[in-house]
Amino acid sequence: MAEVESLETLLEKSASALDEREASEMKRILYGAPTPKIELPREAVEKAGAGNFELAAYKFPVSGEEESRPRRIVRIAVVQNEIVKPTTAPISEQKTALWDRIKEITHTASLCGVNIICYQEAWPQPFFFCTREKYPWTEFAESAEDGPTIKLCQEMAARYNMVIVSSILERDANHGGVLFNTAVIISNSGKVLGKTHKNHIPRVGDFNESTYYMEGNTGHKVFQTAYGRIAVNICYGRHHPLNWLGYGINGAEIVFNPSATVGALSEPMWPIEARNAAIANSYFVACNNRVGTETFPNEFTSADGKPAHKDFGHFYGSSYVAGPNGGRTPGLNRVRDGILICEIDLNLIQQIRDKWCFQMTQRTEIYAKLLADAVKPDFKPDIVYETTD
Ligand SMILES: NC(=O)NCCC(=O)O
Repeated sequence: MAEVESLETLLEKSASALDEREASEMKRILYGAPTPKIELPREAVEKAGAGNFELAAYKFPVSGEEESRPRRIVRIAVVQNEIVKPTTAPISEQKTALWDRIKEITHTASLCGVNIICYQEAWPQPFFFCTREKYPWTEFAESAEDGPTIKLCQEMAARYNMVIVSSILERDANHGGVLFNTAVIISNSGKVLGKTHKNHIPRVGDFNESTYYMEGNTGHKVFQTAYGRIAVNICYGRHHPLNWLGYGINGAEIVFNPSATVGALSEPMWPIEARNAAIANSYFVACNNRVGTETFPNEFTSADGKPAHKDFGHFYGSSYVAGPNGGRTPGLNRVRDGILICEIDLNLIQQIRDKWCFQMTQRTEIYAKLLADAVKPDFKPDIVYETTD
């Protein structure tokens, strides 16, 4: 059965049965304040057409005018893409083909004035974690400081004056060659600003990632860039509200959520979790997911009694941006490569914080006490039972 193009195409279809007001109310209730489309340079649009990838751009409402500080307008972008070569091709060919695709996509983003771009989780590789085979797959791992993928990103970041968030499988040579699922943040100067690990490892369905890499030990780092303070909550971390809170407490203004997830598992959660994090923490979240179906040479099982198979299921793309005001952009499509660009005003964050007061009303001190108690071996849950007398 052919995959559905996108939720938005289904909504457009159903909107044709509504009158104008009903259609606009449906959009308002589902998406929040409108995020109008941005006009993009013709050259970029032509490149997207020739390269067969979607190019979509939206604008969040700007904050109200303030007397004491100028607006802080930033263009962010998230990328979704299929693997280019089959998983049976030599590793170097698979990697080089992905590098070429990302070069093309990043060049197009640069024509659109993008300041910060985030690629999808583990972008220079197929998502082989389902196989649980070590070789040849761990050969994709590389240094987060000076591996070939990072060098490529450094070169692009400097050339395009763009901050790049590049998520890779990291081989940490300083610690016995252990592996981490790592996002490397490359400054617009071309220097590596730092790295942050995936904190939570999925143990669900075919996402058997604990076979490959360790739980992260970098906490909830936030990176001060020329275009705002950013953090990266890698894929499965989006199911953990305290993980999102950690980046908020450290001052993140934009949190990227590079992902790789399949429809049968997580699609109903996808539009909710990152958006909820943006609301609860009053920051922007930009989340992206790979696309396509990846087939591997050997069969593997999902440990659910069902027959062994060679593919992972469909990665459904649908990348989007959510804002502190509760709104979100439409998603990219579910079936092919794309860049989603979003123009945001970082001042909106403080204005929403002043309006909703979540940071003022949250009770971190009582949560801290609860958590400190809950990790003790003699912890007893505080449950009140009805007495029998
Ligand atoms: N890559 C990854 O963490 N996937 C887990 C599945 C999900 O979180 O939707």
